[in-house]
Amino acid sequence: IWDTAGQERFRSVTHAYYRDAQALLLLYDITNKSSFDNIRAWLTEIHEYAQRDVVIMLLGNKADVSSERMIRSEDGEMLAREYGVPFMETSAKTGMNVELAFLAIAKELKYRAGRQAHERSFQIRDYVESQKKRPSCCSFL
Ligand SMILES: Nc1nc2c(ncn2[C@@H]2O[C@H](COP(=O)(O)OP(=O)(O)OP(=O)(O)O)[C@@H](O)[C@H]2O)c(=O)[nH]1
Repeated sequence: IWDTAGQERFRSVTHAYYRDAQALLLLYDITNKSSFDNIRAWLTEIHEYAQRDVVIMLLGNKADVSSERMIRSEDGEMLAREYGVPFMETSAKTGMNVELAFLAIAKELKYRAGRQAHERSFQIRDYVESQKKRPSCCSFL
């Protein structure tokens, strides 16, 4: 697992990190609009440099900081739908959906590696939708 630098000025270096990656987690910060706006640029770039069949997941992180939220969950969902990628909000602080993000990707890659003709297909987006937790607006963490 590589954690690449998100800033624009490192962009030329990051290609080398994800060029051969099997999966990419794209994170934005729900309290920072520019991080959300940057996701489109990342998706365009990934399209150009990453493996054609790379598994992509969009994550809206810092879901625990509801008081400073700038990006609605629905906006993340809409962007994810537009690009056909699974989406959920996460919190590195509370751990919400963190394990699920990695588990869903692992399941997708495992499914692809061992796919048999008769096997029922695994749909990562359906799996994520059925398993993900949604941040509650008013609970104290
Ligand atoms: N409350 C809260 N803070 C977080 C969360 N995730 C990260 N942070 C904080 O946000 C700040 C930035 O986190 P980083 O992990 O350095 O962010 P990054 O995007 O990897 O930054 P670069 O390495 O510069 O690309 C740190 O102070 C973290 O403690 C989260 O889910 N909730």
